[in-house]
Amino acid sequence: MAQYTRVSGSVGLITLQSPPVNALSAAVRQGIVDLMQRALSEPEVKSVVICGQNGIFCGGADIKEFGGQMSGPPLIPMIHAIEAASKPVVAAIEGIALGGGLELALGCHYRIAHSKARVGLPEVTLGLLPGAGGSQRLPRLIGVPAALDLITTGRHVTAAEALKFGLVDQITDHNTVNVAVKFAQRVADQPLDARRISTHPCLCPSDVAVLFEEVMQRVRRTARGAIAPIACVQAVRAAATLPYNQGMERERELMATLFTSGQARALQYFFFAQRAVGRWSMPSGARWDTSKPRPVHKAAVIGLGTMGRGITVALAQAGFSVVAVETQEKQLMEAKQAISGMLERGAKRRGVAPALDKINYGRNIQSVADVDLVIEAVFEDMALKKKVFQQLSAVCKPSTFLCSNTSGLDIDQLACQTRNPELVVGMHFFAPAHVMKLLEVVYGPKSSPLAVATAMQLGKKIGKVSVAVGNCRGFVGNRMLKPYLEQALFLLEEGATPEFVDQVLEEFGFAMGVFRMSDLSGLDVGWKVRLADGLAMPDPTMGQPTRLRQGRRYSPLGDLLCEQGRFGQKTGRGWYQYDKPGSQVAKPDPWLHSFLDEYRARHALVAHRIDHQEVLERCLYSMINEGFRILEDGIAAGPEDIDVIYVFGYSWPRHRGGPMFYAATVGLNKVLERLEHYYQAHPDVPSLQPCHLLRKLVASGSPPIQKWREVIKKVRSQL
Ligand SMILES: CC/C=C\CC(=O)SCCNC(=O)CCNC(=O)[C@H](O)C(C)(C)COP(=O)(O)OP(=O)(O)OC[C@H]1O[C@@H](n2cnc3c(N)ncnc32)[C@H](O)[C@@H]1OP(=O)(O)O
Repeated sequence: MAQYTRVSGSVGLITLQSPPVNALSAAVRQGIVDLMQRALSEPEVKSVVICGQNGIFCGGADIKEFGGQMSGPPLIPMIHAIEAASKPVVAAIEGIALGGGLELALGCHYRIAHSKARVGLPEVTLGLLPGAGGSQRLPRLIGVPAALDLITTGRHVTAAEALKFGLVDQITDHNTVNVAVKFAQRVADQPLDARRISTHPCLCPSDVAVLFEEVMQRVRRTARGAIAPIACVQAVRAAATLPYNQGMERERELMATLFTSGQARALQYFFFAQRAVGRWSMPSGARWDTSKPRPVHKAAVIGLGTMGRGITVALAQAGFSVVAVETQEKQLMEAKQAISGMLERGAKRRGVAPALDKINYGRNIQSVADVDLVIEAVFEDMALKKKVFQQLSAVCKPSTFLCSNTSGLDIDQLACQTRNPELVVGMHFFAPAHVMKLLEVVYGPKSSPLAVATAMQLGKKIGKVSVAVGNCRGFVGNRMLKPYLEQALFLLEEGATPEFVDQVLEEFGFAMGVFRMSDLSGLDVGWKVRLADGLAMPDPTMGQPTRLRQGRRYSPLGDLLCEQGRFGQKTGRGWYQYDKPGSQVAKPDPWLHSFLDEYRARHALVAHRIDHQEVLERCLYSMINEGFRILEDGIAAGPEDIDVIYVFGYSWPRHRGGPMFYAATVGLNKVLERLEHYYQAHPDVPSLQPCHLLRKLVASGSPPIQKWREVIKKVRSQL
């Protein structure tokens, strides 16, 4: 909807009204079309201002409409009509002007923005391009290089930056609508021809062909298979090389391909999934909207290894006072230096002062006595963590929330060490903790909704996407990673190479294949866990076959590499070889190939040709199957939670929506059929056995992912 008022006698004010972000729904578009006609037909009206209600100009096209039949007046002719209007039209931009919202503003003759407003063309993040003339008008207004940057990244820019680009004509700290109305009165009689951006020549640098070549190469390299960024470059190239009308035609063609693509569907699903995880619920019935968080003013981090340092930086950068504790003097000195460096580099990048004074360092756990929340980040060792929790419980105020950054240990066992187990939750950060967006907030059987709500809110305040998950070994992310890693090792035993497995996964869109990723994180990390679990190094006198442990198939390949001191990048050798320890350039290692040959010979394994499809299906479907088990067990509330965890924590390609959305795209019956096939071939691998929920969903006719929760509820109630 849109509202019309006449202000100051001669200005027609059109206010977009569609909460929460004044998206351009069919009703809003109809309103703009009708009200523009009215303003143009009223002789007293000399100029027009377009604004949005509640301090928000416009969040762009209504994304919810994309899935269905589009109705109402289309955007392109609506914006053309504004640009062609005989009276000056001024956009009064408060809050945001994004996507179609900015394209609408680009159709206006003038743009006035509040100093706190942000503008951008984020369509690429939804698998689209600015298809309402944005790809043609923006380069004409701000030049090709800046337009390419904004359109291919989708980044939002501040009003100050927009002014520098020439994207807006004026910024103000005052009431934007009032300023725009006065401005509209001033320009009422000015000629409009030069203000119609579509008539401008495109602003191209002299080496524009080279620029496009370079940008296209960079975009192809970083897109990881996403098609929208490439189409964005093609659309801007059309603006630079074709007359406006032909450029618009090219924009339309490119948009038509993107609009119906699976990638756009995946990215739009993901947009809503990110928002859905904020509406968390627990099996007890506690929910985001009925559980109030308690404010946290002062926090503490215990243990300043890699994770503890990153968490400290994340907290300090967000303005929290932090007590950072490390009991070893040498470690503490190193950590202090590293944290200061991280804060200084971050502050320089963001053009602010480093938050060094937010942190108080200490060696004594007593120094956390008065904090509101503690995040323990000591080694991943249950005995050590239990001790720390006992100490914290004795030292801290009774109301202090005690959180663990464990990546998979039992939160309940930690809670049991404390006086107030209801205040204990997991806060599982991902390395590097000050950069990675994901936070798993883990509730145990005793965790209170208050503790979950507080941890979720803290996560949001430090810029994380927080997902509430239940307590089980590995929680959601690492639990699903286990079968994925396991399949990758089995594929090596059966004849594949690390290079081939990684190539297939990287072609799928992962930033790194499983073996390159293991080399980066360090093979010793998982080895230590397997040793603690009694999986690595079986006692040969027990007569346990090497490739069978605890009743199931086991590959000791990773353990054997660790026994040789091959821990990955840090030792210069792992699944690949590196020029020197710490180097990041992975090269195939002939030693490893011979090692695999010898290993196969020792275990009488005959290498067979493994194709692309088998690698992908076994790695991904075993992981997806575990995802269904997690839903069945109630560890994740819905498929969106799993997908958000995988995209933000495990570099799952966003344009594929996440593992559960991918399963829906492939077809659940196909996933089931392939798992059955592989399980038949490998009956000693339980992770390949299709789980009950997957079977149930297929039996229910494979409903769309948005309906899975109904089936999940039934399955859970039957258990
Ligand atoms: C021919 C095609 C022409 C044009 C194409 C387009 O315009 S595509 C759309 C381009 N616009 C965007 O990508 C903006 C998307 N929105 C955002 O980035 C953020 O929502 C925004 C506007 C910065 C606000 O962020 P904030 O953190 O304040 O709120 P939140 O993200 O939780 O959003 C609040 C609710 O608004 C819903 N919403 C936001 N934008 C849209 C939209 N464009 N269409 C429909 N709905 C939108 C969002 O889903 C939230 O609702 P909820 O019920 O909580 O899911």
